Amino acid sequence: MAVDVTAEGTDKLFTYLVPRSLAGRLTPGQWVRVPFGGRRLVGLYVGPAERPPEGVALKEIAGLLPDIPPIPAPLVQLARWTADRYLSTFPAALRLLLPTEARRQEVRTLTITNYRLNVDDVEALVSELRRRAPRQAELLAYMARVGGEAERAQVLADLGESIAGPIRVALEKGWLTAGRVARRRDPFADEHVEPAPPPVLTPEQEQALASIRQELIAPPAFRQPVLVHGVTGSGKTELYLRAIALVREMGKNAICLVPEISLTPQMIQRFRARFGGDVAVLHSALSAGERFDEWQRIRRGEVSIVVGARSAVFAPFENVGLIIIDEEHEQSYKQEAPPPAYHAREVAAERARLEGALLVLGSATPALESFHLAQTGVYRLVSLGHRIDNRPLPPVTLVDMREELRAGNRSIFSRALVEALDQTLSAREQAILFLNRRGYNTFIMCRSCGEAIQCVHCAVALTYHLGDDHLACHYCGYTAPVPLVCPSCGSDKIRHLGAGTERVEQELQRLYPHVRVARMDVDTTRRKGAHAAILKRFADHEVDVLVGTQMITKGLDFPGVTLVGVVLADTSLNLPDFRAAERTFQLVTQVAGRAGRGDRPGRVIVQTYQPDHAALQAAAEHDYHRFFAEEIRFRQELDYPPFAHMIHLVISGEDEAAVAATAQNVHRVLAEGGFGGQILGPAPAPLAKLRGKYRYHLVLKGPDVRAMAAEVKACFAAARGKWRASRSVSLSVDVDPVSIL
Ligand SMILES: Nc1ncnc2c1ncn2[C@@H]1O[C@H](COP(=O)(O)OP(=O)(O)OP(=O)(O)O)[C@@H](O)[C@H]1O
Ligand SMILES: [Zn+2]
Ligand SMILES: [Zn+2]
Repeated sequence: MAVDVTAEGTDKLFTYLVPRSLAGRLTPGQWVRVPFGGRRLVGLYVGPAERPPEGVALKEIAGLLPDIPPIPAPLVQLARWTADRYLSTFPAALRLLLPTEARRQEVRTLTITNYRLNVDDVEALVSELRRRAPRQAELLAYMARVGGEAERAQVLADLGESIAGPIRVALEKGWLTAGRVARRRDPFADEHVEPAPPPVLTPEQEQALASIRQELIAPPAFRQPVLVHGVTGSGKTELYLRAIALVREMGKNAICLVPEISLTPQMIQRFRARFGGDVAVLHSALSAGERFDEWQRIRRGEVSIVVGARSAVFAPFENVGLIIIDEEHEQSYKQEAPPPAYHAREVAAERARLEGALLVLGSATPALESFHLAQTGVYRLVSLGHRIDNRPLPPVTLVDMREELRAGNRSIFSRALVEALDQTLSAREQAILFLNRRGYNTFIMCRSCGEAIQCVHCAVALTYHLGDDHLACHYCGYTAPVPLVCPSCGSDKIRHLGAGTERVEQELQRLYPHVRVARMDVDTTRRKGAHAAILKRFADHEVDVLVGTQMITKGLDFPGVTLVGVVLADTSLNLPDFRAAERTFQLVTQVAGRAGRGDRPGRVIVQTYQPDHAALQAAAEHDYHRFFAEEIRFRQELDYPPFAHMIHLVISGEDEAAVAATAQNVHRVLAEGGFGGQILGPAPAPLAKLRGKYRYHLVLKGPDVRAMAAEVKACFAAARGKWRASRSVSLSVDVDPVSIL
């Protein structure tokens, strides 16, 4: 059975006969050439067919592609598991094994095409072409700008796929020449990293490492995954580096997953300083070509360590000995789209099982699911209870913003926070201000009718952005000018309410005109490299206060920071989602952990309208155990994860009646089809309209997720597509969702 993974549209596997010449020579993961509709295509052999199709004349596999190294067979198995577990098709899961670039380059052309500019006077030619052939002019100007040489993939990525035509013309005219790339694109080419000798471990780190070593050398059947619960600044990263050194000595490879956003130059440098060129890095800020090269280095065995974001769990290693997941509680380990909507933690556990590797999870605020597994003896729990050098965790003050209002303070900063800022700034120390909302105002409301101004495509309030003076939807990107009168009732009594990071930055600058403020959120980091540049300025103390969204909460290790302020902790607390308390606890604990990591002690001020909330109180005490004890009771009472698994079904479409009818049909398909778990809904989803589409949802609950997934699949297969009230309605399936909005 073979599949052409280049065809994005096909979600089918195709069956071929194995010719006698190949009998016994095919292993899953091998590349083959197959006849397909009069053409020859490259396909991936995934294994023998379960049921050969009947009544079709099968064609034979034409041959092997011995020059392309195969995909390791366990990864093909992992893809199959992922498809079953997350209710996607097998081909969709197979695509996770190959970076886009590999599919394009390797499968179609097997080479990397490179273009070189071959024009003496580019400026003259560009201005001559500008009128007549603007895209041609754009292409040549681009080539000149990037230094006369670029890869095809990069040109297409930067100028759009439609530039392929102008490229062809330029090649014909001789303005461009094509060639192959010989050297690898090294994302670190202009960075020199000094090798750094490892520090002497603290006794706690020693003990933790000893536990990891025990598990590494245990026979696979007795090997227990390790959960490292280490407070912020306790040296978890150092522990990972040591564990990686151990597996390397054993001659095996290691994968270390970190959240995309904490894959900072600072983090990468720590790995490079320890392991030099033996590290490959996979993350989305790399160009397509760079990512392809890193992927190739991994597959050819030129490195033994990969540091990467979520998708690096599918890194094409053979012989994996260790998979580490840093900040394992992070939501970004869950893929949202396209399907399969997998969770890297679960996939890593399965990969570790398949390959006999050790799984190590680390966090200061473990996911409830993970800590529960440690408590029930599935995971081995390792604790780092102290910061390096016994630095104290910063004291946290909860400030009641209702009191501030009563005392006549209408500012977004409490008196306590202003006082702390005064002290920090006059001592020339640094501060971080966190608010999980970007923009200037979070919504605009009419005082006459009470309506908030909403996006025309989504059931979501629009946010005011001062920078470009407009309203924006944070879900679909719709923008609109600020209306002078209420669109509902025509009143001109329009009020701006709620603060976002832009407003925090402005108020801060008004209060302290000479203080250097930088803001880090989606709006200021769109440009490649912007994120790293802001962090560098902060590290070099060219910035006194860093204002930001959750981008600034994790992994940052800046010894100069002595004050952390949470401008409003309530934003995540009020979401209609059962994980709201957990998320708030994690955010506040993590951001608080950025204070006092150097010689000088830190402190944290958390502003809130709900100072009595249990999650905030536990965060203020840095007390994970207290938070866990309370939250796990709530989860058990309501039968939420980790006591049950969920499958979230969202039905969406532009015609609300069709959406509602389909949701009813889906309910019937499951109820009458013998689905064994609980079925909640259908009901309009909390985000009832998104990008012009109405959304209804159902939540399925049950103890055994594999059984639930199999039942759902069987129910839908039996219904043969008859549940859809209209072809324009679509269904998305999310197994073990991280959010049910
Ligand atoms: N044994 C050690 N001796 C001296 N310094 C150490 C040691 N271990 C780690 N450090 C340093 O202590 C600081 C904090 O360590 P690290 O960043 O690994 O902590 P962490 O637990 O990963 O933190 P967080 O979860 O808050 O990101 C770093 O600057 C690191 O270089
Ligand atoms: Zn109104
Ligand atoms: Zn919108």
